Parts: sequence; structure tokens; C-alpha cells
Amino acid sequence: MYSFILGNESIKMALSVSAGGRVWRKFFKTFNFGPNSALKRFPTCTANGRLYSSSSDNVLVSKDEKSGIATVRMNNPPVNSLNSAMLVSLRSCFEELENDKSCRALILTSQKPKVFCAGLDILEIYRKSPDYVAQFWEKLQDMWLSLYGSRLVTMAAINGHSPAGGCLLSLACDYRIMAEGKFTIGLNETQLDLVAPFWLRQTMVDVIGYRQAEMALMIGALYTSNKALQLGLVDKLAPIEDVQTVAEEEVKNWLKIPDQARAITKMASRKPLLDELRKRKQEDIQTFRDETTRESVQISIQQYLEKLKAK
Ligand SMILES: CC/C=C/C/C=C\C/C=C\CCC/C=C/C(=O)SCCNC(=O)CCNC(=O)[C@H](O)C(C)(C)COP(=O)(O)OP(=O)(O)OC[C@H]1O[C@@H](n2cnc3c(N)ncnc32)[C@H](O)[C@@H]1OP(=O)(O)O
Repeated sequence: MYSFILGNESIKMALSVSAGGRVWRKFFKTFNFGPNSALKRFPTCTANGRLYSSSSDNVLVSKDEKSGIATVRMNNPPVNSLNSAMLVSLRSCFEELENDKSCRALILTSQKPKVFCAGLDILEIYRKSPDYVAQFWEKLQDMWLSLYGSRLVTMAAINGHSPAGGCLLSLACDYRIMAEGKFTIGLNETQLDLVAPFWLRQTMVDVIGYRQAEMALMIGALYTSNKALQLGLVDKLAPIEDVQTVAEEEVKNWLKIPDQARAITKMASRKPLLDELRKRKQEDIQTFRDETTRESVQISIQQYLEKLKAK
């Protein structure tokens, strides 16, 4: 049912055949669309009809064959923090769905309600070697490129807290539905003495506008669902138990729009930022590695970890 990835060429070919031709080919040529990856295979994924998951089960994927809507559930207890394995699994799943020509949309959510994603696993950047940190950052870049650059309708069903890297995931999607209540979302990096990279800052500006983004980023603000809705950081609220259903309804509306026109329009607006990161990937890795391994930043991270544990 699910074919394993053969690389970028196969998706170009499959879609240009299935969607009948020239327009798709031109589209791919123009936008260098699809996974930006040298990755040819996933970590072992088992496919049995509608449900499959990565070998470590940290990302669970199910797909409704009739509608072409896939649901990607993050499953890395206790708080879905993004460690290396998680980043690789997410990217693999996004790419697999991207290359599945019967897939039209993905809903990203958490298997564990109340926490959508706690952001980067802080332990992955605490007292690690510069090389380790650099590799970790590249995994984040690649995962982001595959989600932000996806041809699919991408919907974040934010069923809980979504700080920092959780907000990054949501911002990479086309539409965000968040659980009502006491949950928070935002880019709180400065609170950890970290600086959000240019591509993340830009998505925040694109979504909520310059003034609000500048302020939010400087003070590392975490917003409640209501405030996030007011700012446009999320598009809709729903009771936590309904977030998934509301997301499915919303996706169905989006799928009334012809895929090709929608995807080309999306790519036209996202291409500059995608290209910019592809171009500056090594520079961005170097900055992250150098900034994160600075002793003063390591001390701030340690203090933040202690605060978290003491909570
Ligand atoms: C000039 C240019 C420079 C450029 C580049 C330089 C730097 C760039 C740097 C960064 C930018 C990258 C963008 C992303 C950054 C990040 O994501 S950093 C991570 C930030 N995340 C947070 O601040 C969230 C912290 N967590 C929480 O607030 C809460 O856990 C929660 C609200 C998500 C959930 O609350 P609870 O359900 O109450 O759960 P607990 O708090 O009890 O947590 C359970 C358990 O998990 C541990 N934990 C929580 N979050 C993390 C995490 N992010 N990483 C690792 N571990 C985490 C927590 O300590 C508990 O552990 P135990 O006590 O059970 O051992």
C-alpha cells in the first residue's frame, strides 16, 4: 500500500504521471518541491493497510484511504520532546506521506492529550559535543524543510501545550487548531538564553505580523489559547476532546480546493524562505553549534532544566 521512498525523482515521476503531466513537471522544476533530502529510506516502517508506524513507535501514522487524510501522532512520552530519534521519525513520516500519491493532507497531533510537544529535547543540547549539537540541528532543519515545504494540506491539531519547538512545528503547518483552556503556545527561546533562527523568526512574522512577532520573540512569550487566537498565532479553538474532529472537518474544506492550484500557491509563498535555509544551512548549523555550546548558554540551560525538574 505504501511504497518506500525512492528519492525525489520518483515523486516527480509518479505525480507527473498521475496528475497528467506538464503542469506538475513545470511546478516541480520551478519550485524544487518536495523533501530536500538525501534520505532514500526510512527507518523500518511497517505498512499494513491503513496504519503504520516507525520502528520505535515514537510517531504513529494512520491514513484514511478514501479521503487521503493522514493523521501523524507524536508519541514520545512524557512530553513529546524532540530528540534526534523523534526528528528523524517525523521527517521520515512526512516524506513518506509526501511521496504517497494517494495522500492529500496530514494532521499533526499528539498521542498524549494536554501536551502537543514540549519543543526540543533540552538534554540534546546540554553538555553535548559541538559535533553532536551540529548533527542534531541539521535533523531539525531537515524535518522542518519537509513539513514547511510539503505539497499536502498540513494541519496542526494542537491538543495541549506547544512551547518553542512545538510552536515551530505548528507554524510550519498551513492551519492551526488549538485546544481551549489553560494551554500555552509560543516561542520562549530567549527564556533559555537561546535565539530562534532566522527561518523560525520569519515564519512567526509571516503568521502574526512584524510588531507582534518582534515583541513575542524578544520576551520569549508563551500565550494562552485565547490570546494566541487573538494574535492569529492559531486559527481556531476547540474543546480538547474535539480538536481532532474539528481538524478533520477543516481539512475536508481545504480539500475542496483543487490540490494543484493550492499547492502551487503555497509553494510560491514559501519558496523564498525554503531556498534561503537551503542556501544558508551550514551557516545556520555553525551558528547554532557555536551559540549553544557557549559556557554562558550551557549554564542558562542547566538553570532552566533545574527549574523544570523542581516544578
Ligand atoms: C544569532 C542567531 C543564533 C541562532 C541560533 C542559536 C540558537 C538557537 C536555539 C534555539 C532555537 C530552536 C527552537 C526551539 C527551541 C526549543 O524547543 S528549546 C525547548 C523549550 N521547551 C520548553 O521550554 C518547554 C519546557 N517544558 C514545559 O514547559 C512543560 O514540561 C510542559 C508545559 C511542556 C508540560 O508540562 P507537564 O505536563 O507538567 O510536564 P513536566 O513539566 O512535569 O515534564 C515532564 C518531564 O519532562 C521533562 N521535560 C519537559 N520539557 C522538556 C524538554 N523540552 N526537554 C527535555 N525534557 C523536558 C521535565 O523536566 C520532566 O522531567 P522529570 O522531572 O519527569 O524527569
